[in-house]
Amino acid sequence: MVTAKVWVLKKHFEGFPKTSDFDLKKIELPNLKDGELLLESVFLSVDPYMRPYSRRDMKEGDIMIGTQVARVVESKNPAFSVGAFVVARSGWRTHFISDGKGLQLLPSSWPESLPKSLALGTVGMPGLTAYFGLLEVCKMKPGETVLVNAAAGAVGSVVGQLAKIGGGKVVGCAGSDDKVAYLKKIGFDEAFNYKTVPSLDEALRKASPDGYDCFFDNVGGEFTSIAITQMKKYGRIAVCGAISQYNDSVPQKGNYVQVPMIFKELRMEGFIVTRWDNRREEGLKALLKWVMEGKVKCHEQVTEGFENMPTAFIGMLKGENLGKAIVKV
Ligand SMILES: NC(=O)C1=CN([C@@H]2O[C@H](COP(=O)(O)OP(=O)(O)OC[C@H]3O[C@@H](n4cnc5c(N)ncnc54)[C@H](OP(=O)(O)O)[C@@H]3O)[C@@H](O)[C@H]2O)C=CC1
Ligand SMILES: CCCCCCCCC/C=C/C=O
Repeated sequence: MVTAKVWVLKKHFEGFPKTSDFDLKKIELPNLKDGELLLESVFLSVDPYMRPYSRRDMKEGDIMIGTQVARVVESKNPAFSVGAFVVARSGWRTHFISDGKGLQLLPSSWPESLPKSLALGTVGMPGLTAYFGLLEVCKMKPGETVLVNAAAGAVGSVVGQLAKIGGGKVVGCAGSDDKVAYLKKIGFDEAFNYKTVPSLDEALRKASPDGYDCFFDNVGGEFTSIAITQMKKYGRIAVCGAISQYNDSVPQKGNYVQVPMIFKELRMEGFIVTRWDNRREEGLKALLKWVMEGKVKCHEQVTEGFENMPTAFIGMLKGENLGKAIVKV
């Protein structure tokens, strides 16, 4: 008999999540039936979407939603052998039983030298978000200037590096000087700390006096209201995330987007990465290749210990992560 530890949403978040909103519980797992397998989580992901999706998809008492890299420890399913690694969407659990549906085996070409946790970051959902957002929503072309915010995070850091591979100029904004130094190290042309610049409007203008062809928006809110005025004619805005708004109890009011959109003839499109699930293999293959060639660099903020899941999640929402926020069990 295996005992799994799980994190439960005790109370729906109000404003910024608190550790007291979560409960750690133990669950006895039954013996395996034919066709089932037992898995243990090795790395778990904490992501911004968990904040808005918890309100939309969960009720109090549910196990927190989320994705992990897990190892098969026992199998009565011929498609999964013991010792294999998969990406699963099984929530915040140390162990779980699956019938195999929805499990994604790590690509067979996954190099031994590459940390498997990258399957939750650069070579996983966040990397795919950057890839399809830039390729299909921004439709970036060589020579264009791309603006990305939350640039030192899981999605943003890949957006900037892919834009460089695609022959663009990249401007990144992030919330600390260390993050800005990292962006310059990984090839961003311009980067600044949006928390310390005297004027965001001026900093954006200085970084690209001619304006921006593409804006990969991870933040929303006031940042967007300011950045939209500096788009070039026919610019494209990929509305990827709105993390500056996820913890608001009262919706923010800001400048309205219609006037700059009309006069600059902009295209602004929201998207969710799962739109391209049918092209997942293509995206992962490209990302894995660029990582192995050293063209895309990865950084992870690893928190040790399953008991620290809520702290890691809250820390990521506060901006404590450089690169992908991961929990190692
Ligand atoms: N549409 C889709 O399919 C997907 C969308 N997303 C979205 O992409 C965005 C980035 O996700 P991800 O890369 O995983 O997360 P990150 O690794 O970038 O972590 C979140 C970062 O957001 C920044 N941040 C937090 N609060 C604020 C704020 N009030 N204003 C500005 N920045 C803030 C912090 O960086 P800093 O120190 O720079 O402030 C923090 O480190 C999120 O909005 C997320 O919801 C992610 C995956 C898929
Ligand atoms: C329970 C795991 C669901 C994983 C779905 C991933 C889609 C993320 C879309 C993100 C949107 C905004 O952050």
